[in-house]
Amino acid sequence: MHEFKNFINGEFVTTASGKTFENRNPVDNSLLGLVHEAGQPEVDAAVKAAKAAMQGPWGKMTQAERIQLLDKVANRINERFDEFLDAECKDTGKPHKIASHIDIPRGAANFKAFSETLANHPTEAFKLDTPDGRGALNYGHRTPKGVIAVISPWNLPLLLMTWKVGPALACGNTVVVKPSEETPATATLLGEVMNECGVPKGVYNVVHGFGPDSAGAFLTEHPDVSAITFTGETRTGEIIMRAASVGLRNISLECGGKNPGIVFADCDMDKAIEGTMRSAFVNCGQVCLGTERVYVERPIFDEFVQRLKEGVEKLKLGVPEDPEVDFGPLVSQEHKEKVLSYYRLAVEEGATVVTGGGVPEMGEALNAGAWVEPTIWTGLPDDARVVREEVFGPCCHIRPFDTEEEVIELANDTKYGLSAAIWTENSARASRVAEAMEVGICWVNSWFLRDLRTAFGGAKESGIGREGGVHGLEFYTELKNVCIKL
Ligand SMILES: NC(=O)C1=CN([C@@H]2O[C@H](COP(=O)(O)OP(=O)(O)OC[C@H]3O[C@@H](n4cnc5c(N)ncnc54)[C@H](O)[C@@H]3O)[C@@H](O)[C@H]2O)C=CC1
Ligand SMILES: O=C(O)/C=C/C=C(\O)C(=O)O
Repeated sequence: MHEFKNFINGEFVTTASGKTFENRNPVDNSLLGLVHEAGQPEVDAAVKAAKAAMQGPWGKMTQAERIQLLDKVANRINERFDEFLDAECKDTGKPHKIASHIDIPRGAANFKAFSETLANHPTEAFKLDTPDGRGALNYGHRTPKGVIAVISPWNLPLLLMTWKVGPALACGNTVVVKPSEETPATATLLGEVMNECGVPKGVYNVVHGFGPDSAGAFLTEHPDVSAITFTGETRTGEIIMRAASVGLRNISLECGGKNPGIVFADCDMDKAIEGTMRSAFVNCGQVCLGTERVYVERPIFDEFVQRLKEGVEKLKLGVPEDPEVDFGPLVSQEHKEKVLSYYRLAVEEGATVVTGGGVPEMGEALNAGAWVEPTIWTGLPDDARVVREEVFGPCCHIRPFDTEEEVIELANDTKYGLSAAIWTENSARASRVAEAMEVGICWVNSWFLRDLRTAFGGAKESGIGREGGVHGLEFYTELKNVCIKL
């Protein structure tokens, strides 16, 4: 039986309580292994190790030395690519075809991208005039914040965890990671890579467990944690924000979304269909940036619905290892129940089910897995819960619109504000509508096209703060102004 241990101060460790929980493969619900659940003693040990590492060789390294070491980590992930791929796909059920193009390459790239920003970022400086005529020189000096708690979700486990760990370490901090209880594997494997690359003990730590009354809460409430970065559900973000208020610790929260896709009649239809197929259904719809509300200009509405339906019905469902498969199961039985409850609710709320809406027949070997059908609805009122709440599954509702003003109002009529995708060949309209979107990220004629130097985060209830490029630098460092009287 495989065991997923905590990684504390460079060692893989079990726990004082001996408590474990099961990790299951969502493809067929088979048991993958047992995860050692960190209690307060293990979280204390991890934070203590992380704090001590700031005073050791890590704290004395130059920025260039740290960047070199993180480059080695990125290269080692690539050398062990197949192991990371296998671990990620077993934990999540996602197809190799997806994870080999998105999750694992980005997991490695996250250790390189920020280093370049850091190496090329100038220091702010101001010369101040003084009455004696000699002046004073002000300059900004950045120091690491200290121990950063990284709380990450299950949908893109390695990608989203390293998106935070990469910049945190590049800036000279140390980290304690609490990966999702659903997906412990790649964070654990990364511990091996850190040791292989010679990253000093205590710089990267992993504690496994749940949220409330478990590793997540123990970590975010720990007084020696200097800042907390989190990706996950908005309600969890609120709890973490409360924990962070004690001791005035900084937070970065990237939370849920109910993202609109807006398709104008002057779009390139092939691009709009291909993009919406990805934005609604890739990763089984479990992407916070995904499109769950699609607004299509009335003259092309019927054609769009028909073509998206045809695209969905061509998706190949199956096991991760099959290179032809583009669609896997949801992450867990629990999440399957949540998504299916929305499928039932959509019908109760009056939806027309264009395609899907149920559980696919996968055959005896796989039927116990967390499979659901990719689903399209039309005909729901704007106040339907399915149109307003984040489902986080492979589904979208499509609604016609008549004017630009109307669709801007519809798209913004949500408590969330993470992303939007606009499909039009009219560039003036594209920028006008993009600027009117109340979101953190707006794509035009694309989706999930990521430049890691750009700001990433959400507006409204989709989050607080921005990471990526220089924005990450703001979060992961303390900026001191030095004023020298000349
Ligand atoms: N990227 C995103 O925006 C994601 C959104 N979700 C949404 O959230 C829903 C629930 O999924 P969950 O995995 O349960 O999300 P969640 O927000 O509960 O979990 C995310 C992470 O936070 C941790 N956590 C939970 N409660 C905590 C607490 N009180 N203190 C500290 N850490 C805590 C979890 O253990 C996990 O590591 C999904 O159905 C989906 O709608 C889920 C995953 C990712
Ligand atoms: O590209 C990224 O950094 C992040 C992408 C996706 C999410 O944040 C998410 O699904 O949670």
